[in-house]
Formats: sequence, structure tokens, C-alpha cells
Amino acid sequence: MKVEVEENGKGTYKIKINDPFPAVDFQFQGKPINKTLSDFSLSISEDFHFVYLEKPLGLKEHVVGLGEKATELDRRRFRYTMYNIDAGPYFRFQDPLYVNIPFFISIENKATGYFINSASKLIIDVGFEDYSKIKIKIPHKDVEIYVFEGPTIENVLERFTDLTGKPYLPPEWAFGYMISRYSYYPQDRIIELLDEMKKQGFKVSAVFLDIDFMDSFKLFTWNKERFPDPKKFIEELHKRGVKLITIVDHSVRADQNYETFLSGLGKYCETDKGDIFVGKLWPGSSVYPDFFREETRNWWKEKIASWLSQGIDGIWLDMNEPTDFTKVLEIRDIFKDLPVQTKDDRIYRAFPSNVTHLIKGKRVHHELVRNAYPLYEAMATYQGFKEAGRDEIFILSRSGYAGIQSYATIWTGDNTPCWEDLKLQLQLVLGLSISGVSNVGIDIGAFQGRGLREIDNSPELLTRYFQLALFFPFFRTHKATDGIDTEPIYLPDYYKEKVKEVINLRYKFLPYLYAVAEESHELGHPILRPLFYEFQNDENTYRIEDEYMVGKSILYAPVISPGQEKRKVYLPKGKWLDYWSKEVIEGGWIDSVNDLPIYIRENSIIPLSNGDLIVFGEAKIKYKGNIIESNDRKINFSKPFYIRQLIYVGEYEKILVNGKEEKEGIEINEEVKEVEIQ
Ligand SMILES: OC[C@H]1O[C@H](O[C@H]2[C@H](O)[C@@H](O)[C@@H](O[C@H]3[C@H](O)[C@@H](O)[C@@H](O)O[C@@H]3CO)O[C@@H]2CO)[C@H](O)[C@@H](O)[C@@H]1O
Repeated sequence: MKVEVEENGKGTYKIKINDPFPAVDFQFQGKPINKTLSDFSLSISEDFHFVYLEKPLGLKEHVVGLGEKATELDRRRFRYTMYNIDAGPYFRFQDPLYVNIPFFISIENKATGYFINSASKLIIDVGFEDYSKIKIKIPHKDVEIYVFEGPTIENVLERFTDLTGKPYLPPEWAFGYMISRYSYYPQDRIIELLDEMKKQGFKVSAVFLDIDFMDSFKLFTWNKERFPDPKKFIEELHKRGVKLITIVDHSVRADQNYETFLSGLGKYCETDKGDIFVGKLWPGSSVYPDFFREETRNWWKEKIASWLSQGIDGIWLDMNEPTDFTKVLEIRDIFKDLPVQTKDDRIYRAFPSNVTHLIKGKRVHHELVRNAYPLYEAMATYQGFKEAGRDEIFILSRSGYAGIQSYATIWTGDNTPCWEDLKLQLQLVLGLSISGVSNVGIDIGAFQGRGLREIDNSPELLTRYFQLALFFPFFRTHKATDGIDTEPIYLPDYYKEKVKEVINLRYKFLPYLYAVAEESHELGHPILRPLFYEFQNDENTYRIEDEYMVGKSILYAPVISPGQEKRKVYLPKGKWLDYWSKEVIEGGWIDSVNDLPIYIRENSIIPLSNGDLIVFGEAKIKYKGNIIESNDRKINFSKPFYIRQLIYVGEYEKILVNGKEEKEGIEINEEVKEVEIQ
């Protein structure tokens, strides 16, 4: 086997095995160096069909990443299949799910990142088959592997996102509370719902339309009975300050009287014989754009731009693993009259094995590049926003591959409302975050309706979902057709007030949350962080999966067990400020005092939407040109921040606001140009 190594002089190495032809060609600028696999603790072997990559697994090594995986965040002792599937309804330990990213970070004294740039069905075994090895089975002979130096987890993620792309920055409204359901209609009923939400004190920033808004599930069409006047509908939404996001699947109805189908001819996925592949999805017989081709992406870009031009604000890409129902329908048809139950058929909701794509003119089998399909779809959609002249871009995607962070927000698909899922959802969003995908979220209230024994439709659980997601970058309720109404106006008043508190608190923390999103966009740091990201040397943090950091400064410990109001919280070493009591606490195990346990880390600055600027610590802070700096903390603002008052906890001699000495807690009410604490 031919092995060549290149480095870029910035701590990233590319290892080429034979002559790689990856589905996604990340542009790496490197120079050949005289190193080989063993210099990276890697070894390789092969048999007839596969290449096997191996790395020793240390006794105390932590392995994190791999995208959306339903296991503990430290991925040891499990074998992972990297194969995007339509996974719902899913439960913990089910593998694979929708998003597979073959990138992991090993932490053993220092952090090192590994990325196998292959969108094929890799099997990544982390000390399961062999106690002391990580083994990766690759179904092709030519492959490229990247290694990213640390020494911190943060350094690794910076390098990984230098290569695969920094997270995109959604507009601020996309961090508000958004509502969705399968499906809202007709148009007047949606306006009525929004008015009722407002009347009851719930601020909604956007509404999603699911598949039933279309005419016969034809992309880029309206169902005329349900939406007789889309223009007026969009105007009514915008008048209320509410944005509109519509679903756009990848299934184009095969229909000779349908313009989209006709204009896309020549750009769809084909079989290995070169015929159009006709599959089955919501519209019935469907064809699928071959997003691997540039000409297809250009065509799609135009379709998206024209769809957006009506005033639509965001696009929701669903089913894009990509899913096709042909095989599943065949299997179900065979078994339908027999007294047997089919085994789990999720794995068959994929394209058949004879489907191919054209990559740079070369015909490649779907299985070898499958996981990159949603990435190219999101990329083309993103280009559609640009084509439409939009600066504000919001794309929601269910599936993805490495790099998806630059084009879309990911949500965790069809979750099931139960207490076990609540815990799992936090593991999923943190697993995605640590794999480069910063903009993440869940269906708050969980998607599944009433079809499963596990389903719990209690107001308590729904409230806990809202609380769990308090700081998630994407914050949306969504539900299946047969599920309860999850908009908070339907809750009994005790829970309704609790949910209102969560939503209002989210809007209050929005300046901080958005500043962290900007940091993520600029540097590739995740918005949500497992504790070990910030406290890499604290061994306790690797098993704490029911708390999360929001940026560097906020630790949040949601209550996720039934019947509880308070909980045990682990605060890593250092000083913390309880947001509610303003008490300063030393790190260690503590009991929370209420059910929204929020702690602010020492030497932090937290801007809030009511104009409060919380400063905690012995920090010397300086605010200049929309950047706040204190010791190692830095907060950027894209917009001016109007300060009402400073809430300062810690020692200081003087507070200067715009050059004038001020007292803590005194009303200031001006735009901050400079704050100095001495
Ligand atoms: O646009 C409508 C929704 O589409 C997605 O969810 C669907 C999912 O992708 C489908 O595979 C299917 O799932 C059902 C499955 O086929 C069936 O065997 C049974 O296990 O129940 C599953 C329900 O989860 O239908 C889903 C829609 O019901 C998407 O994820 C949703 O957000 C969209 O609302």
C-alpha cells in the first residue's frame, strides 16, 4: 500500500493511502513530509475488500466525537456504524442514526483528532472487539485520513473546522422560540394560533410548515385549499414579526406535468446502467437530485432562490440521509398477510445498491459516498439563499456529514417523549457539538405521537423538555400528526407559567447566546460544550452527561428526572456564581436551589437583553468596539449593547463606563462604548 503524509505547518496532517478520491474534497494546503503511519500511532492492513486502520486504545484514554451517537459521550466499548439512516422512532444505544461524522478526538494527557474522510459505511470499533484497540473497517482501498494536533480539545476542533468549515451563523431570530407540527394548516388557523400565543404571553419568532402545505407533496408548490393566498399569509406573519420556514424534501415527484421534475431532467440520481432511479417517498414515485454534481447544485440553487423570493425566510431539509421507501414498501408488502412481524427495517429506508452518483464525471456507487448526500444538498440550498441575495440564512437539516456545520442547523429527528429520551437528547446534541456541529437542537416535547408504549404525554415531561433545551441553539416544538399539542398555551397554568419562564429566560440570555454563536462561527468552538471540553484535566467531567456549558461562561444543570425539583450538580474546580441567589460557590458537588440551575464561571461577563451586564470575578474588563475582554474571556457583539446597569460580583476599585465613574447597580441607560473595571 502506498502511504504519503502531508502537513500544513499548523498542526494538521493528511495521510493518503493509495490514491484517494473522497466524496468531499476538503481543500487541504499541505507539503509532503517524511512521516508514516506509525508516527501517528496508526497501523493499517487489508484483505480482499476492506482496509483496516488500527490505533491502540489506552487504559485511561477518552474517545469523544463521531457525531450523533446514542451512547455515552465517551465512546469506549461500542462498535459504531457510520451510515446515515431515517432512524425514528429511536432509543438509546440504537446505532446508526441520521448524522454520521467519522471524526473523533482521543484524549490521553493531550487531545488529538482523527478524521477518516470517507462518506461510506465505515465501522468504528472503540475497544469493543479488542479491549486495547480502536479498529476502523473501511470498505474501499483508497482513503485519506487527517490527524489534528491538540493539545486541547478546543485546538483540535479549531483545526478540524479549519479544514471542514466553520459553523455558519444563523440570524438572531433563529435563536428565538419557533413552532412546528406535522402539519399546521389552513393559513388562517396558523395566524389564529400565533395571535393566541401572543395573547397568552409567548413570543414566537418563526413558524414551520411541514409537508402538507404542498400540492400532492410536489416541492415548491402550495396546496391551494389550505393556503389560498400565500402572499397574504406571509405578509400577515411578517406583520407579526414571525418568520416562515418551509420543508423541502429531496423527493421530486415523477410527473410529466410538473415543471420542477421536467427542468431537473438529466440531473437526477441514476442506476449503474445510467437510467434515472425512480424511488418512492411522500409524493409516490419520486426522483432524487444528484447533489454530487455541480450542475445539479446550480439547478437546485435557482429553485431555492425562486422559492425564497416570495418572502420565505428559512428552509427545512428533511429525509435527506437520503431516505427512499422502495425497499421498505416491498418488504412490508411481502409480509402484510403473514402472521409475522418484520424485524427492524430502518436500515432498508435507503437507496438500493444499484444507485450511483456522478462525482467530477466519475460514476460512483451510492453506498461508497452516501453520507455526503445531505452535505451537498445543504450546500446547494445555502447557495440558493446567496443567489436570492439573502444575508440571513437559516437551514435546518436532519442528516449530515463532516462539514454540514457550515451550511445548516441539525436537529435530532423523530425522538420519543419519555424520560429516558430526555437524557439521550442531551447526549446527542453534545455529541454533535463536539464533532464540529455547533447549531443543534431537538424536537422539544419529542416528535412521536401515540404509537408507542413508552410515550409519556405528561405536562411535567413537556416542561422538562423546554427546560433541557433552554440554551440549545435551535429551540422548536414539533410533533407528529397523532401527537398532543405541545405549544405551551395548551398546558395547565402551573406548567404554562414554568414554560413561560423558560422562554422568557432564553430571550433574556439571547445576547450572550448569540455572542457565543459568533465565537463559534469565527473560531469553530462549539456553542454547547460537555464539561470536559472546558475542564479537560478534570476526570470527573468525562462521565457527567446531564449538565452542559454554554460557551465558556455558563454551566447549566437541567432537571431531567421525574418528580424532582432540585438535583445534585457538579461544579468543576474554581468559583461559580449562582445566577438566582447571586451566592458565590466553590467547585464540588452541590445541591441546586431551584429547578433551573444556572451557574456563572469566575471571570465572566454576561450581557442580557434587559440591559444588565453581569460581571463576576476579579476580572479587569475592557469593552471596546463591541468586544468585551476579561482575562481569557472575550465576548463579541455584532450589534451595540445598551447597558442599563452593571451587576458586579467580586473585588473592584472603580467602574468606568464610557470614561465616567459609575457605581454598581446604578441605572446607566446608554450604549456602551467602553467599560473598564479597575
Ligand atoms: O415531514 C413529515 C415528517 O417526516 C419525518 O418523519 C417521518 C419519518 O422520516 C418516516 O420514516 C416515517 O416514520 C415512521 C415509520 O415509517 C414507521 O415505520 C413507524 O416506525 O413510525 C415512524 C414515525 O416516526 O414517518 C415520519 C413522519 O411520521 C420528519 O423527521 C418529521 O420531523 C416530519 O414531521
